[in-house]
Amino acid sequence: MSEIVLETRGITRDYHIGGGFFGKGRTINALKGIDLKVEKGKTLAIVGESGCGKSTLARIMTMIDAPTSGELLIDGKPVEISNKGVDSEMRRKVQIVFQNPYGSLNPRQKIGDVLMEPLIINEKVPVKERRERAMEMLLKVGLQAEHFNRYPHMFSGGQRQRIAIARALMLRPRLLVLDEPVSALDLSVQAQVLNLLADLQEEFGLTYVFISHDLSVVRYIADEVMVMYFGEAVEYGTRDAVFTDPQHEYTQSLFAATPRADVESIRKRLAEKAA
Ligand SMILES: Nc1ncnc2c1ncn2[C@@H]1O[C@H](COP(=O)(O)OP(=O)(O)OP(=O)(O)O)[C@@H](O)[C@H]1O
Repeated sequence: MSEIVLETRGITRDYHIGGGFFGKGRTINALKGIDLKVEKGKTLAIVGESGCGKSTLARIMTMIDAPTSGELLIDGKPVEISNKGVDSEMRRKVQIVFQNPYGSLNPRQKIGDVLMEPLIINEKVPVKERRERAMEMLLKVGLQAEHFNRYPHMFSGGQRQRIAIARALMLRPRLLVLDEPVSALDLSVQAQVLNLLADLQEEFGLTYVFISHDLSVVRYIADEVMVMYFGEAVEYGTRDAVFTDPQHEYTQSLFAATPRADVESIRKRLAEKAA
């Protein structure tokens, strides 16, 4: 029987902008009813251009932000946000890796400490075990024992992304949200990090939500694909179905490697239709 790790039911997120005390302002419907399910050990790729709502959805999945309406379920359990925030057990099940790990690594913190930190904050793990688990994870992501006492600036972009992945895995999550994790890397390094992600998924039975604008990466890594467009899922299905027989005009233009100008004109026409 399939095990659903992540599910969203009719998630919406509105942002109210502008408008002072008496002003009316404006509402942006950043997400308009997103339904999705991801099975254990599978990868859902979310594709779409800037502003379509990918990051908003990532923030909701990682419980950094709350939806305006709809429900998020992790391992079949609805996520509840109380006055104290989200239950810590629930929160640790989902971890995120960003495009630019350098921004989230403290330049004065040695890599060993970066990896041990989640264990100090979230678990009362004895020092010896903390070190062992951090060292083990360092090796798992393809780095070496001598890297334990080095600082972030001493690593390449690809190595830093390995460190960010290792840190995300320290609390043994069920789900990783990978937000453009290889977009800032050189092509050859991209392939190495994607292979690492595939190996870790296999070894730990991890479930991935992989946000990307790069279709060749998506074709390589995804089991299922969702294409987002102005806050809506306009396409959602298996990778092969979406790539070989896209249904929505926007996806068709995106996948057909249509010249950018044509994609723009289709985009404009659809926006006019929606208005
Ligand atoms: N905090 C906010 N306040 C107001 N509007 C917001 C806020 N965050 C996002 N938006 C708007 O919501 C929409 C979706 O934004 P979001 O950042 O989720 O898109 P995205 O697809 O992730 O884009 P990018 O790839 O550029 O990050 C956009 O119109 C954006 O301007």
